[in-house]
Amino acid sequence: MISVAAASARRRVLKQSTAQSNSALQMYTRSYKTMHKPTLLNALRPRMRAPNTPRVWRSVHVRALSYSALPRFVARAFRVPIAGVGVGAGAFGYANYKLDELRRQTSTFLTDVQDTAADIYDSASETLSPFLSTAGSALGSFRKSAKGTIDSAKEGVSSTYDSLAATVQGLEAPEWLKSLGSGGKSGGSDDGSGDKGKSKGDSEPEGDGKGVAVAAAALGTATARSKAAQDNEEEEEEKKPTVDNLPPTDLLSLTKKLISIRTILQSIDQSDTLKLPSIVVIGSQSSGKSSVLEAIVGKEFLPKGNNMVTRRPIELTLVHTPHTEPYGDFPDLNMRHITSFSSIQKILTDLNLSVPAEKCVSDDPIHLHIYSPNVPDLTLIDLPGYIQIANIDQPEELKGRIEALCEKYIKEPNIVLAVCAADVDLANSPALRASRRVDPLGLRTLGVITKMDLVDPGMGAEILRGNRYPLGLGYVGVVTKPADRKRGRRGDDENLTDAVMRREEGFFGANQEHFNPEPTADGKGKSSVMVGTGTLRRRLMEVLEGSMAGSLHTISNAVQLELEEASYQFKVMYNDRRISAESYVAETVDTLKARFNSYAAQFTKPAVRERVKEMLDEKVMGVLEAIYWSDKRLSSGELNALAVGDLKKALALEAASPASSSWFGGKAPEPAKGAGKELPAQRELKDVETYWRYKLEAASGLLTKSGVGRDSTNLVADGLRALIDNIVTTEPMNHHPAYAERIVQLSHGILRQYLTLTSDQVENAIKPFKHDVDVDLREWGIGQEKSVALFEKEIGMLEGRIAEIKGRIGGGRRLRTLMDYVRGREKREEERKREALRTARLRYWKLATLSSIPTDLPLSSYFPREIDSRLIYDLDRTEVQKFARENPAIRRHLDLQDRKDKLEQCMVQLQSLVNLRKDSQSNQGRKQSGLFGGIF
Ligand SMILES: Nc1nc2c(ncn2[C@@H]2O[C@H](COP(=O)(O)OP(=O)(O)OP(=O)(O)O)[C@@H](O)[C@H]2O)c(=O)[nH]1
Repeated sequence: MISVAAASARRRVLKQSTAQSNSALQMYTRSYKTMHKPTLLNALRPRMRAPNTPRVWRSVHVRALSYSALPRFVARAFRVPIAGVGVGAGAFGYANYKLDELRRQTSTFLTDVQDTAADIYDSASETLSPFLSTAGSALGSFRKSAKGTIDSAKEGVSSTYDSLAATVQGLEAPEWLKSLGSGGKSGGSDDGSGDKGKSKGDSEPEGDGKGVAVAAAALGTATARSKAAQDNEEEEEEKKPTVDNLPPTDLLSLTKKLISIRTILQSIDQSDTLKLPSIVVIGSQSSGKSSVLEAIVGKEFLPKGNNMVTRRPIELTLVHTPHTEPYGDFPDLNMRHITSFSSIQKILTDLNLSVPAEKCVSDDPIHLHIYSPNVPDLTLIDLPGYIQIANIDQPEELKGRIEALCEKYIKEPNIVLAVCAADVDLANSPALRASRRVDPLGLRTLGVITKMDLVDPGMGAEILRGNRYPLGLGYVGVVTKPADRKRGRRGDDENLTDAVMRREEGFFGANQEHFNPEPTADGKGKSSVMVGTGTLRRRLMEVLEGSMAGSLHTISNAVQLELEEASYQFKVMYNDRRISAESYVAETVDTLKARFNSYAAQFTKPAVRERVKEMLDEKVMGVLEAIYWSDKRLSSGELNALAVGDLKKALALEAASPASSSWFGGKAPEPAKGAGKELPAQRELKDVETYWRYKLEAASGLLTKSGVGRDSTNLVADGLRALIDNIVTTEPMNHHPAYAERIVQLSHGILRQYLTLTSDQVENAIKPFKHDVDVDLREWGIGQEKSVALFEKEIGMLEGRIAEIKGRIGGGRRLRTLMDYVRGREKREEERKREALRTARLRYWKLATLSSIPTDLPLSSYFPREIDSRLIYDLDRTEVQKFARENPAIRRHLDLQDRKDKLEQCMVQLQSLVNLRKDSQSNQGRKQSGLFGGIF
C-alpha cells in the first residue's frame, strides 16, 4: 500500500524529478507511442543512431516487433525507465533473461507473449511512475526521510513485481516472477559504467541513510545487470552472420522467398502484371550510384570509366547465402558461379559497351545475381545516370532517352532510390524531380545523400532531416568512399562494405552532435537522422520487404489468373500431354533410325539388282550409241550392202550352229556342216561378221571393264546418300539444320570409309562370271523382253525426233520418198540394232544377275550406332534443351508447359506466404506489428 503522504510526495517529486529521468521517461513513452502509432510516416521514418554511438534511446520500429525481436523489445521496454530510476533493474534484467527463455518456445506462445508485452509495459509504466517519484523524492529530499522513502521505494518495487507477476502469471511459471523480488533486492557492485539515460542519482549515493546506500547498491546491481543484458544483446546481434544486414524477419526469410518468386516470374514473363517490386537506383552522373551499390554488395564489380559506361539497366539480385565464397551468375548468358568480381566487372563493361555509341543507351536489361554471405536479400536496378547536357560526341537526344529509360523503371510498384550528392543542391537533383513526378508524397522514394564528407556536417544533417524536400521514406546519409582497405589474414582485401562502414563510423562518430544529437529536456531538440551504409542496407530491406508484402495479394491474383489461362491452353492444345526435351531427342533419334531402317529395307538384293540392271541398261544404251549408232560405216551405207537376205542367211547359219550359246563367249561361229565351200555371200558375210564381232567384243569390254563392281557399289552408296539427304530434310530434322549437317557429314564419312573396300569385294565377286556367262532359257526370255522394251523406248525417242524432222520438211511426194527411204533405213537399222542388242544384252544381263553382289553396305549397321554415340551421348543438358527448342512446335509445347509449371510453383509459394500472413495477422490481433505489419 502506498501511503497518502508518500503519494503526495510522489506527485511533488514527480514534477521535480531529475531532468534526465523525466526526459528518459518522456522519451521512452514517445518511442512507445511512435511504435504503436499506425500513421504511415511514423512507421516509415524510424530514427537511427549514428554508428559507433552508444545505444541510448532507440525507438523501436513497428516491424521490429517480429517474433525474434520480441524479447529484445521487452528488454528495452523495461530497460529505459529502470535505467532512469536505477532501482530494481537487476530484477528486470532477470525478467529479460527469463523472457529470453520464452523465445525458445513455440511461435504461438511467443505471439501471446508479444501481445502481453504491451500490457506488461502499461502496468510497468503505471507502477514505475509512482515508484520513480518515490525514488526521486528519496534521493532529492534531503536524506532525512530516508527510511520512509526507502520503504516507499520498497513498496514501489514490490508493487512493480506484483504487477509484473500478475501480468505474466498467465503466461508461465509464476515462481520465477516471484523470485524477481529477491533478485532485485540482492546486492552487487556497481561497475560504474552506466547508460547515458541512467539517473544521476545512481552514481551519487550521497547521504547518510543506509537505505539510500542499499537503494544505491540495488541500483548498482540493477544497472550492472541491465547493462550486461544490453551488452549481451548487442553482442548477440553483432555475432549474427551478417552483422547489420540480417532481416528482422529472417525467421521466415520473406524477402528471400519473394525474390525467388520474382526470379521465377521474371523467367516466364516480362509483362508488368507479374512483377514484384524492385529497388531502382537513379541519380545524376557521378552522384555516387555505383559507389552506393558496391558498398551494399561489398565488392567492386560495376563498370567504371568516363565514357558513359552504364548504358543498359543492370538488374541485380542479391541473395544472402551463408557459408559461401561470394560469386555471381549471368543467367541470361548461362554464365554461372563466377567468383572473380573483376571478371564480373569486365563482363558488365563489355555488355554495356555492346550498345553502340550512337545509341548510347538501351532498355535491354542485364541480369546479374550475386550470392554472398555479406549481402542482404535485395533486388536492385542500376540505371544510366541523368545527364545535364549531351557531350559533343553523344547524340543530342541522349538526355531524353536516359530520362525515358528511368521513367520506365520508376513506375509502381518499384521503389525509387534517389541518389543525390550532398555537395549538389537538392533543388537541382533530376532524381528527386523524376521521383516526385511519379510519387509526389515520396511514399516509395528513399533519398540517399552521398558524399556527406564533402559538406559541413550541420548542413549535411539538415539535408537528411528532409525539411526542404520531404520524402515519405526519408533520407539516409552515406560516405561511400572507403577507408584504406585492410589486408585479411589470407592476404585478401577487406570487404568493401566494412571499409566503407569504418570510414562512416569515423566520420559520423566524430560529428555525433549533428547526426545523433542529445535529446533536450523539452523533447523539442533536433532528432537524430539516418546515416551509414549499414542503416541504408537495413532500410532497403525493410522497405523492399514491406513493398513486396504489400504486393502479395495483387501478384497472387495475377499469378492465379495467368495459371488458369495457361492450364486451359495446355488442356486444349496438348490435352495435358507432358513432354520433355530429353524425350523429344530420344523420339527424334528413334524416328531417324526407324526411317533409316525402313529405307534401308528397300535395299534388298532384288531391289538392288533391279537398280543395277537399270544402271546397266543405261550403260548399254551408251555403249550402243558409241559403238553402233554413231558408226560411220552404218551411216555411209557401207553396211547397207549387206542385204537383209544375206543377214538372214547368216543368221540361219548361226542358228544352226551348236555353239551358238558360246559364240558370245568369243569363239567365231563355225560354218554349218555340209556347207561345202564358202559362198561369196558367205565370205562377205564373214567379213561383215568379223567386223560385228569386233564391235560386240568392244561393247562387252566397255561394259565389263568399266568396273561393274565399282559402279554398282557407287550406285548403292548414292542411294544411301539420297536416303540420308531425304531423312534430314524432312520432319523433324528439318528444324535442326546444324544437326542435319552433322548427320550428313557422319554418314558420308562412313560411306567414304567403306566404299573402296566394298567395291573391291564386289569386283572380286563378279570376276569369275565376267568371261563365262551361262544363260538359261528363262533368263534368255526375260533378257529379250527387257531388251525389246529398252529398244522400243529408244525407238520412241527416235520417232519423236523423226516427227520433228517431218514437221520441218513438210508433206507431199518429197516427204513420202524421203519417208520411204527413212522407213527402209529404219527397218534395217532396227534389225541391226536388235541383233546388236541381243548380243550386248546377253552379256550385261549375265553380269547383272550375279547373285553375289553384296548390297549390305556397312552404313546400315553403323549408322544407327553412330547416331547414338556421336549425336546423343555427346549432348549435355543445355544442348538437349537447345536441340528440342529448335523445333517450333516442341518449343511452343515446352514453353507453355514450363510456364504452367512455374506459375504453379509460384502459386504454391505465394499461397503459403498469404496463409502465413493471415495467421500472422490473426495472431497479432489488434497489433499491426510483426511479420507483415509492414511499412505500407
Ligand atoms: N568524397 C566522396 N567521394 C565519393 C563518395 N561517393 C562517391 N564518390 C566519388 O564520386 C565519384 C563518382 O562516383 P560513382 O560511384 O562512380 O558515381 P556514379 O553515379 O555511379 O557515376 P556514373 O556511373 O558516372 O553515373 C567517384 O570518384 C567516387 O570516388 C563519397 O561519399 N565521398
